[in-house]
Amino acid sequence: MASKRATNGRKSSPSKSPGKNGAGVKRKKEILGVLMMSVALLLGLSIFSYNMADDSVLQNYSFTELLNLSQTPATQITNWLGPVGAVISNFLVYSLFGYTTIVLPGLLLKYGWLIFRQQPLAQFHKRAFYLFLVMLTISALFGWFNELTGTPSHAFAGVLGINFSGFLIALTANWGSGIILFTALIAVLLLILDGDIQVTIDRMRQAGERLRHRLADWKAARAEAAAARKAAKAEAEAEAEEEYEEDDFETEAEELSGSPSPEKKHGAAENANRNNGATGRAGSETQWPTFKDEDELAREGEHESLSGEQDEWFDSAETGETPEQRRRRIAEEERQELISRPPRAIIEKDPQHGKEGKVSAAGDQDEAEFTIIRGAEEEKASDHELRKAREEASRPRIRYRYPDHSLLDDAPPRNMQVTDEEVNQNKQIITEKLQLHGISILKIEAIIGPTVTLYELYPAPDVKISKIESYANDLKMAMATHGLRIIAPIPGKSAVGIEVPNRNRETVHIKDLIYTKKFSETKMTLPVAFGKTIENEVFMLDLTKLPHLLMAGATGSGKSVGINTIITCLLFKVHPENLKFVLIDPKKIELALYRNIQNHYLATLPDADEPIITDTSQVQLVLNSVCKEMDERYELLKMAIVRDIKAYNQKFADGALEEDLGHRHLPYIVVVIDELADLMITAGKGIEEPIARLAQLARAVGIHLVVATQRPSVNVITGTIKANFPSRIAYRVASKVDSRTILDTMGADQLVGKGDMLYTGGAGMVRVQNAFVATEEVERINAFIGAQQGFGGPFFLPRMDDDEDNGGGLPEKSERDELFEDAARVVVMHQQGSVSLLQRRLKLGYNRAGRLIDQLYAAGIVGPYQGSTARDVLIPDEVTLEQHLQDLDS
Ligand SMILES: Nc1ncnc2c1ncn2[C@@H]1O[C@H](COP(=O)(O)OP(=O)(O)OP(=O)(O)O)[C@@H](O)[C@H]1O
Repeated sequence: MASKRATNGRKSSPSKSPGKNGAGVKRKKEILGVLMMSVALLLGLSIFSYNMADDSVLQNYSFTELLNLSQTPATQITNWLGPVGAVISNFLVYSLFGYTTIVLPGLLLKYGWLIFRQQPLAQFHKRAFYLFLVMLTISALFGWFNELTGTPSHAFAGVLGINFSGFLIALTANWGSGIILFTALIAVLLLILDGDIQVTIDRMRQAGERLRHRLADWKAARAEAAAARKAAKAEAEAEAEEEYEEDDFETEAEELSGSPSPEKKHGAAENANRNNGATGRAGSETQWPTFKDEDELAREGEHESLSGEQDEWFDSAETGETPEQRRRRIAEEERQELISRPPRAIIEKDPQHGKEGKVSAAGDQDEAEFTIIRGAEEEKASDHELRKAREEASRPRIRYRYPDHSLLDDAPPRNMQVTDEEVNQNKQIITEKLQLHGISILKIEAIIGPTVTLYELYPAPDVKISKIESYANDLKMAMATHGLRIIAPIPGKSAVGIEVPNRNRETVHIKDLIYTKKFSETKMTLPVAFGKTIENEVFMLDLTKLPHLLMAGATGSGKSVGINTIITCLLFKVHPENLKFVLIDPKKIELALYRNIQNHYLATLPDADEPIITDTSQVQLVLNSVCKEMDERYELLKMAIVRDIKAYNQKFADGALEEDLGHRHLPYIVVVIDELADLMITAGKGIEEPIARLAQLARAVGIHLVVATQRPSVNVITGTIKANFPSRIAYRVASKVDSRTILDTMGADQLVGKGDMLYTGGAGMVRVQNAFVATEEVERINAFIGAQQGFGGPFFLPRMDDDEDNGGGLPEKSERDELFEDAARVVVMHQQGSVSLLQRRLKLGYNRAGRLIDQLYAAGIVGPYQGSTARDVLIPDEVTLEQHLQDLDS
């Protein structure tokens, strides 16, 4: 049987590099790397210890003389590397660019390191070039200074630096050349910092912004502290004044009543006590009596009323009005305030201050307390922040630029789509209807989302929630709107939720999700920002955690846009080295746009005509091939003794796994099926089985499924499929039955379409407005990626041999692998039909061992494929095997 396994697209495939040869090249590279680093170190040392005095010694003596010269101070070479070092540094420092020539050994060191670590060199070329320019401009600047001051110093500028600056000065005079050199230096340094001058400008702007904010914060804090000090001082003064006034008033009151105030009397008594000394008893006789007679009480009343008027009198003295006038003025002000206050104070949530920005306004005494909540906008992020948080490929084989914000359309400014009037009206209808049935509601909270507004009703303690639910239809009629959904009770709350579609819906644009801090800073492996929740929060999930997704919705409900949202999010966040899509599109047009990125992100069968699978007859083959990829990955994980793809890739990146044994970097694979119904009808079990197998097992090896259908009926979403897809999205469906098929409950039939969706991850449900990504945006992103270098072809899934499906025959003896019989003996001896066993025992690569197992299967020596467990061995012992092999040949 000829080799049919695919190797294209898997650059690390071992089949092309027989063990020793591969190891030889690797060793040679390591030796070359070490050599380069040592030379760099020597050059660096000679430059570092360069001494101009050595130059004159070199000029006076020939090199052989130097070696035999007696070492007097006048003839002594001070370079750390002796005469050789002096000659080298004389050339590098004096004749070239002065001390800045140190850049050259630096570059040599870096290249040596890259070669030693077997990493691609191309990535470093640009930076090396910039560093070279830095060296040139700095040495020319030294030359320029030297020319200006007339004291040439070759140690700093070198002959070339001085000549270059001299040439520039001759062309543009002193100032012109100075400006040119300084500008060139700044530009090159900026380029080195970020490799992209725009990024540097962004970064500087952000730094400026941060500085400005800090300054403003500091100023505000200072002003606040000053105000607090002032207020404290004013308070202290006011207190002192009050005490003084009280004293004055008490004197006045005393004069009026003809007797001292209690405190004064008490003070007097104390004084008397102190004065009387030992004659305490006499003192005690003068103490204030405990009980007061009626006259005294009357006088105290007078005192209080005087004291109340006293404040007014002081205020009125300031404003120049009588106490009566002042009282009237205050009453009028309060009345005006009441009249002009809006019935419901509504403030939009302030993004600076957390998620809850609600303001409640109390209604009339007998009305329920009413609060309107508008979700705050998520904090925005820039391209730069998105770039910073991306996990780059550990050993990228291609140069790649991620798509940026210019490829996405700006969302129009967010104006208030839902007015307070609309919310108040709806609330009025709901409360009136419930009041008619004698249901009293204590509190209502209206949370305004992009598509619907959720009214959370908190009924009085004696009202049963089921009672409200029973009036659901009444409410629907009263609201006269389609898409009203009642949640009774809201999980975790003693409230009933009523979702009412907004008159004007808000489109959630994908740019508003991707360029948020939440998305850009996420540490999720395959993050997907689906859309926004009712609270205006970005609804984001990690595809690796789902781990597979089932999407259903009637035609036109937004499934294809939903799939584009998923793919777009991943394209903005994950490097093509780490992610591949298998796109299955029986509708033939929905996913065609992604053809452009086939060399970057698509995975397909090696001999497929099209990178996107549209032919239903091919789908089964592709899914089986993905299953085979899954099994191969399990073998690799087993060999590497790791549990999941993340640990495996890490181990591979650390160089702990031999490529010669078939180990390779494993990208995540996302299989997208846009329309399952057609496939299930044409292929039934043939499709259901691989889907179910992948859904059950593929998570750990980084394969995830996204399956969509517009026909959520039980013969499409079968029990087997449903059981293996706990994460499901329902867009608007035609009937309650369809809703139950996808969500196990009603609700999806009440959605309003155009991306309005319900997500369930097994427990609970979230209503989300799916983000909108226009076809033009998808086109732009694909064109941008497609124009880049790429991998030279799609990632190839393992080829499915025809005979693998139909149990085809064993190739002729001459066509069999020469190790066929050895392999047979190994598996029979160990009674274990596994690829990794052959790899270990026969020192083979993965592909060859895999082919051998296929041939052993065709020869009836091992049993069929059993997923992650080894194949059964059908021959019990070696004697029987020898007989079997003879029979095969005859
Ligand atoms: N998230 C969304 N925001 C705004 N409009 C949307 C959204 N999703 C879909 N739409 C609108 O609905 C239309 C139909 O969407 P889409 O093509 O995704 O539906 P579908 O469910 O894939 O339909 P079909 O199954 O027939 O292909 C889109 O052209 C768009 O105008």
